Order: sequence, then structure tokens, then C-alpha cells
Amino acid sequence: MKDRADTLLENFMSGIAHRHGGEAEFLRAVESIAADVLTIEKADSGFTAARVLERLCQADQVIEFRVTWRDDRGAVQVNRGWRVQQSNLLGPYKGGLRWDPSVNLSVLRALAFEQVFKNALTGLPLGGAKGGADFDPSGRSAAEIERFAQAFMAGLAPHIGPDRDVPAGDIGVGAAELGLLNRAWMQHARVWGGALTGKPQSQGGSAMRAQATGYGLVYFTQAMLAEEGAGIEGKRIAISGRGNVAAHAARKAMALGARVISLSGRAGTWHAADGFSAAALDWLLGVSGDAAQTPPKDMGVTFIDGCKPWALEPDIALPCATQNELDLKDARALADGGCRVLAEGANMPVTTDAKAHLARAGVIQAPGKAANAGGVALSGLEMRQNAGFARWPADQLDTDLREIMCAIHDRLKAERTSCCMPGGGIDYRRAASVAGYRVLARAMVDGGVF
Ligand SMILES: NC(=O)C1=CN([C@@H]2O[C@H](COP(=O)(O)OP(=O)(O)OC[C@H]3O[C@@H](n4cnc5c(N)ncnc54)[C@H](O)[C@@H]3O)[C@@H](O)[C@H]2O)C=CC1
Ligand SMILES: O=C(O)CCC(=O)C(=O)O
Repeated sequence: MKDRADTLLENFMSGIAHRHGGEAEFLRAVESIAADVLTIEKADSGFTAARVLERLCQADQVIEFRVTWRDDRGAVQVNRGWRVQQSNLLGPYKGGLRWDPSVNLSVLRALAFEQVFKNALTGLPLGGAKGGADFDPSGRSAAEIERFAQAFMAGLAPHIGPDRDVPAGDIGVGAAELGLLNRAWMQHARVWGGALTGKPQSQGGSAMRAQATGYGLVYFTQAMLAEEGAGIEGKRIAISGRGNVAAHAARKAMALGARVISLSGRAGTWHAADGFSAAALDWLLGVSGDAAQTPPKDMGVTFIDGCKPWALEPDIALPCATQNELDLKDARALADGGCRVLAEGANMPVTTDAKAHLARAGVIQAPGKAANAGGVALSGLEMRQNAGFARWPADQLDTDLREIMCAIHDRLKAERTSCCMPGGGIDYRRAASVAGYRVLARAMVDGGVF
């Protein structure tokens, strides 16, 4: 028999599905948060009357634009660009730009919705957004990337600005692309300044933004381990991906004495049974193309074609590549291999059935909206520096980052009474949704009906 919470969720989701029929990724993202917070909403007559969650599900606005550019052969190329400005309840819209062939409106809506809750957890004045294009930067020349960035910004520039909407990077958009995009924005706006974070320091970018997501992920993982009376030193950590987040998570974990036993890409996994050395990590992060699949013999690294890292029996799993990368089969392998802690560097990397299996197996899991919030938090600190024409040193920013990640952990811990695992530990997934929701709901009620 269905209980009250199930009926509440079913009714709520049928309304959202009516508006967003074909958008499977978005519906999954909403359902996962709605399952955690609808009973909280129902228990508060002010939140119920304000229809908080339903309003948060509806983006403030969605901008869609054509991106037309010329490739190196002189042929005209056409892509689609979007910016989903989900909510500016707590501050200017804030969230990354993704350039990847998998990008579509449903994926961006899902990421923007998550971003609203994540940004609320940082304690900084940040609204939530996400954007991007269905453009594949791999194999494109530097000149093509530059032309694409300028064409993309021609569509986006009228909608962003330091107090309005401040994009940053994500998959396919790194420091180099952010430099091109921010300069292009300055040309459109006819000002010097920053409407994007993660930009080069020559344009007012902040130290530590590149490192922040990966470092923050490891700081959050340390806080989870401390809660269990454990430390990170000597732990075997499997990391997926080998982009910005994965690379900096690996460096920080190694600096703290952990053994990073894997990184991965679309083609397969690099496995270092005794842990990557600094030299092996430098090699892997510096090599490209087919050469990456044949590691030098003295590195202690093997490439496992077509495999993911989750069957390597790690103590800790840090998925840092992309959404839905870790499925039920992977969850079984992790749990059977003795993994105790999983923290999401990527956004929504674990499928619904995999999350449920890990929970049943007693694996403590931190969702991306808490564990990878260090990136957007450092972006918030970049915005503060820009507003005050200031430049803060890296060591100060690193200290601030660590404090913010510990404060997020504390906010989740404060929800422990109602967000508790069967074994007694903190249910970080539910706690993150609930803690973010409370901040957003109070702000919505404060603003009346708008
Ligand atoms: N860059 C940032 O500050 C933040 C990023 N994230 C999330 O972290 C994840 C990674 O982002 P970045 O490192 O910035 O992107 P990136 O573009 O620098 O790296 C992504 C990496 O994942 C690999 N990859 C993609 N699909 C894969 C798959 N199916 N299996 C294995 N590897 C795959 C790519 O080859 C690449 O190495 C994304 O989910 C992103 O939304 C979350 C918070 C902030
Ligand atoms: O720093 C930002 O604004 C982007 C961060 C982001 O896209 C994310 O947290 O997923």
C-alpha cells in the first residue's frame, strides 16, 4: 500500500511531467529532490501556500539561440546554444557552460535545477543557472574554438552581466575557453570586467578557481571520513574522468597521503595498483590521443580498454566525469569490493538504482550538490574580488575553500535527525536537498508572490 509521502510525490510529479513531458533528465532531477523535500514543504503551511517547490521547478527564463560559425575548411556550421536561468532568489544566476554533443535542454534544465540547491548550500549570494551548446570541441583547432566562442557569446552576451548572470566553465569549457568568452563579453558590453568566473587572472580571474572543485571534493570527503572517525591517509581512491575536477581531486588526495588508483576517460581506465606517483599523474594529464593508451613501462600504470574504474576495489569512489556514469552493475562492484564512501565530483553521476543499491549496502554517499560545491563557491569568491577590485592570495582562498566545504558538511549534519541512514550515519543525499530547500523556501516566502 502507498504511504502519504508516495502519494504526495506521485501527484507532484504528474504535474511537472505534464509541463515537461519528454525531458527525462530534468524529471529525474526533480523527482530525486521532490522525494526528499515534499514532506518538509507539506509540514509548513507557509511553504505549502507559497508552492515553493513547484515554483523552483519552473525556470525564471530559458534563452535559446543559434550559434553560427565557420570551420577551418570555410564551411558554415550551425549549433544550438542555451542558458537556463533557473532561479535568482538568492543572488545573480550562477552556473557553468557545457560544450558537448550530449547537451540538450533537458540535461541543462536538470543541471540548472540542481545548481539552485547547490548554490544555496554554499551560504553565498548565488542564484542558479546552467548553459551550453551541442558543440563537440574535441578535434577542433584553436582557431575553430575561438570562432565558436565568439559566436556563442554573441547569442549569450545580452543576457549576462556581473549582477545578472555569471556563467563559468563545465565539461568542454576550461580556462582557455573562459578567457575567449569573457573577452568576447567585454567587447559586447563595452566594459572591462568579468561576467564569467574561472577566467584568466589577466582578466580579473581568481587564483584557485581551477583547483577548487577537485580540492573541495577532497575536503568534503575528509569531513565525511572524520565523521566516521577515519582519515584519508592510505585510503585507496578510485577516480573517474581526467579533466579539471578529476585532476585536482587526484592531486589533493595524493598530497594528503591517499593512494589514487585510477583515472578514466571515455575509452577506458588507467589503473595504478599501488597508487599514481606524481610523475605518472603528470604524464597522464599531459598526454593526448592514442599515446595515452600505452603508458611508459616504468610508470606502474596500465590502461584497461573499455572498462570503468569501479571494480578495482577502492575504499573511496570519486566519480568525476559526467552524469549517469555509475550504474547498478558498477554499484554492485563497488559495494562487493569493500567501498565505504562515495562522493560525487561530477553532477548527478550515479543512476537512481545504483544510489539505492549503495545505500542498502551501507556505502555513505555525498551528492554533487554538496561535495562538488567548492567550484561554485570559489566562483562566488571570485565575484567578491571583482566587485572590490581585489586579488586574494591562493593560500587564503584555499583556507576559505576548506572552511566553506566544512560549513556545508555542518549544514548537512544539522539535518541528521530527519536525514539518517538505517545504520545511523548521516543521509547526505537527503540532507543536502532538505538543507538547500529550507534556505530557498525562506527566501521565496520573504519575497511574496512574484
Ligand atoms: N569544472 C567545475 O568547476 C565543475 C564541474 N562539475 C562537474 O564535474 C564533471 C566534470 O567536469 P570537468 O572536469 O570540469 O570537465 P572536463 O571537460 O574538464 O573533464 C571531463 C572528463 O570526463 C571525461 N569523460 C566524459 N564522459 C565520460 C565517460 N562517459 N566516462 C569516462 N570519462 C568521461 C572526459 O574525457 C574528460 O576527461 C561534470 O559533471 C561537471 O558538471 C561540477 C562542479 C564544478
Ligand atoms: O562556478 C560556477 O559558476 C559553475 C559551477 C558549476 O557549473 C557547477 O557547480 O556544476
